[in-house]
Amino acid sequence: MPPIVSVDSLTKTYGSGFEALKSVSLAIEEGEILALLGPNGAGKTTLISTICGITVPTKGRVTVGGHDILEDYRAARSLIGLVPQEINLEPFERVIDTVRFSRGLFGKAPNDVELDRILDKLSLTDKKTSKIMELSGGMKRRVMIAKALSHEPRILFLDEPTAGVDVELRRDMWETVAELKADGVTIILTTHYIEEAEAIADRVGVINKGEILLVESKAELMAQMGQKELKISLAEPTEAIPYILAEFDLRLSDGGTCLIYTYDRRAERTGITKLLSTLQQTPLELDDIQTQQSSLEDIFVGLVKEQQA
Ligand SMILES: Nc1ncnc2c1ncn2[C@@H]1O[C@H](COP(=O)(O)OP(=O)(O)OP(=O)(O)O)[C@@H](O)[C@H]1O
Repeated sequence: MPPIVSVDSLTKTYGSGFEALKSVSLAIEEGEILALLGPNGAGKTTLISTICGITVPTKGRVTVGGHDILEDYRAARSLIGLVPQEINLEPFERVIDTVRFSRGLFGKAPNDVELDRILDKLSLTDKKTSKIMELSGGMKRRVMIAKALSHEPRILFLDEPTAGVDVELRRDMWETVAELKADGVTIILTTHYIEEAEAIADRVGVINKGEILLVESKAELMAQMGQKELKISLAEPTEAIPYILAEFDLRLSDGGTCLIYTYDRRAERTGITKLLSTLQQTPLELDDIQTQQSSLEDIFVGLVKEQQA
């Protein structure tokens, strides 16, 4: 199946001369949840705005459902729901009215049955006729999603859906996103919370300084995270790893004073017991042992650092 969103060599240089996107290419598959992870100013919002046709690219092309976002804007945009970072609701308006209004903007015929379904999905049924000013922050965020879904788009963009939100509301939002995915909606969200990407994404894209550094399935990243290291400090430095230890995945570091053993933490047998008992048969004397785990955070920080170097 062709990707539902295809971004090809997208460059955005703002009027100030600042290059916010540098030849970004990305294919988004129908039905997936893609998290775009990046620090402040990485270009996440610029990327989303360009895909949604709000920001005009300097170079490159975006198609949504096969429609060019510039040449065939209406067809492309009708497939997209966008929840911006800032909540911009009218305090005196009622929930149902603002959602109806959003649907109308897309030229869709009124359909309160569909809107009721959306409100129900977002646990807003009992707030249907409430004024926006009477809602909590979390409810307002859900109204923003209801508005974005009102014209029945196939793709939903969420720009920092949980920025500044407490842990409980964040989990609520994750559940909502999972339910929307189950409904068949393709979801692209931006975040700088690594745990958010870990919790809900099928794929994670890391973006920094206008460049996509990596797009990988979460399972693949988790497999990398599954690697754990055992750091064995030696009392005396050694020049080489004794032959008897050849069967273990070991490397020497810190000028020969440290042996690093890499193993899969999910494996039934990590081999640590055997390694330590084999170690006793060598002249090496053990001083200290530590374990450390590579996390998505390490991978992310490592990538961003590498780019800065
Ligand atoms: N209209 C504009 N004119 C000039 N520069 C801009 C404009 N909009 C954004 N930028 C710059 O482009 C860069 C990327 O901004 P963008 O908002 O896309 O980042 P972001 O990854 O979404 O950041 P955040 O996580 O802080 O929202 C920033 O350096 C920003 O200052």
